[in-house]
Order: sequence, then C-alpha cells, then structure tokens
Amino acid sequence: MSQPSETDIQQIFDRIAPVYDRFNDLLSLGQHRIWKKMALRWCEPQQGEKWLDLCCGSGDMTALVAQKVAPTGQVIGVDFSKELLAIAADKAKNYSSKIQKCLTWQQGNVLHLPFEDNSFNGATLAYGLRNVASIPQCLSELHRVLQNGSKVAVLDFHRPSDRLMQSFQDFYLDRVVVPLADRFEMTDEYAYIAPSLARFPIGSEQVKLAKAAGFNQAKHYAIANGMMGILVLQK
Ligand SMILES: C/C(=C\Cc1cc(O)c2ccccc2c1O)CCC[C@H](C)CCC[C@H](C)CCCC(C)C
Ligand SMILES: C[S@@+](CC[C@H](N)C(=O)[O-])C[C@H]1O[C@@H](n2cnc3c(N)ncnc32)[C@H](O)[C@@H]1O
Repeated sequence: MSQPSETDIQQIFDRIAPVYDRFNDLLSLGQHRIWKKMALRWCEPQQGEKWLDLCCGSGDMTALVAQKVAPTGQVIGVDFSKELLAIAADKAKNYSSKIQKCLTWQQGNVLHLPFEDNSFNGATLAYGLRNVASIPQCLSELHRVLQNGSKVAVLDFHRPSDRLMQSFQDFYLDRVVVPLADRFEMTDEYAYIAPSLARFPIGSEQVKLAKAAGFNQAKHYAIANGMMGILVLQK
C-alpha cells in the first residue's frame, strides 16, 4: 500500500475526530495517557517556557505541557485537522483558567511552521511523526524553530523486536482495533495504522534521521513491551 497523501491523512483525522479520544482510551485500556506522561518526563518542560506540541490533534499532550509551563509559559498546539483542533479547543474550556491562558491552537502544516528560527524552548510530538508526509522535513523544521539546548519528546508506535510481541501487536491491530472501528464505519481509517507502522523507521533509524536534521543528542526508548517508543532529542 503506497503512502497516503497529506490530504488523505488530513481527511482520516477529520473523519475519526468524533471517536478519536474514546477509541484511544478503549483500545489502549487508558495506557496511552501513561505513555504520554512518560514522554513528557523525558523532555521536562519548565514553568514560564514557550513550547510547541506538533500534530497536537485533540490536545492531550498540549494540555500536559501547559500544566508544566503554567502560569507564565505558553504552549502552541499545531495540527492541520480542523476537526481535531475543534475538539481540543472544546476540551480546553473545561481546564482551569490558569491552564487555558497558556494554550494556543493553530491550524497548520508542521512541515511548514509559521514561526521564526530559535523561537521555542522545547517541543512534543505524540503519534505524529509516523503520519507526516516527510519525516526528514518535519525534524528539520522542528530543529529550526527550537533554541539551542531545547529538548523534544517524540512518542509513537514501534515494532517490537520480540517475535511474540510482534505477533501480538499484529493480532491486536488487525483483529481488535480494525473490527471495532468497522462497527463505527471507520474501518479504512484504523486499517491505516498497521501499514503506517510497517513503513515507520525503527528506533535506531529515527535516531539517525534526527542527527541528520541537526539534533546533537538523540536516543530512542522502547516502551510498552516494544509496541511504543519515545525518541528523545536535544538541539
Ligand atoms: C494514542 C494511540 C494512538 C493514536 C493514533 C495514532 C494514529 O496514527 C492513528 C491513525 C489512524 C487512526 C487512529 C490513530 C490513532 O488513534 C495509541 C493507543 C490507541 C491504539 C489504536 C491502540 C493500539 C495499542 C497497541 C497496539 C496494543 C496495546 C495493548 C493493550 C494495552 C492491551
Ligand atoms: C494520531 S494523531 C495524534 C494526536 C495527538 N498528538 C495525540 O497524541 O493524540 C496524529 C495527528 O497528526 C496530524 N498531522 C499529520 N500530519 C500533519 C501535518 N503535516 N501537519 C499538521 N498536522 C499533521 C493529524 O491531523 C492528527 O491530528
């Protein structure tokens, strides 16, 4: 299966927006919230800093960063899905005013960020790198807008090295995730995950791509029995 176009990807996420959060909670048994908090611990946003959450979607990671940089800091969530950004903004209405004041939602393409060089103290990218049209361009653009010394946490799926876990991951995606999506007429949207994961560089290759983009430090940590991974970068 060839890689979907940017328009295809945008449409996938606009279509799944109404069920996105619920499916993530249900299909990961809530674990995705723990994985996001693990990623945050690796990049350590500090109070008062200015951060980016790229491919922010429904804003889970953006809100976690806001809790760390509040009350004087800022985090900008960037995504090209209008529908998921709308859900992010709606969810934010329930946050404290202290957190809301730190949050900005911006529709845009992370491959063409509308920010000056060296503008941010750090960034997060949760379940986005695998979905962008060009991983090198995404990493290069991210490097450009970060200040020296900035940290980044990139959370995404990962292919386990263990054959048994690989088989479990394949089974779960094909025989649990897709059939559930099928009941909500979102078969194709969730069937996209497995081939996108098959195309996705393994941790060591992600490290090479990050260093090629200019990051001084890059290390990949497999979590969730190797089914997820966190790429930790520093400029
Ligand atoms: C938050 C998670 C996935 C986000 C996500 C990423 C994508 O690229 C998508 C593309 C198309 C449709 C949806 C998504 C999408 O939701 C991770 C949790 C949700 C996963 C769908 C569940 C799969 C988890 C592991 C393969 C197995 C977990 C085992 C379980 C804890 C027993
Ligand atoms: C799986 S969702 C991740 C959302 C959120 N970070 C999370 O952890 O739940 C992937 C997101 O990446 C966005 N995306 C993919 N390619 C993009 C691009 N080139 N520019 C902006 N957003 C993009 C999609 O619209 C979608 O919201």
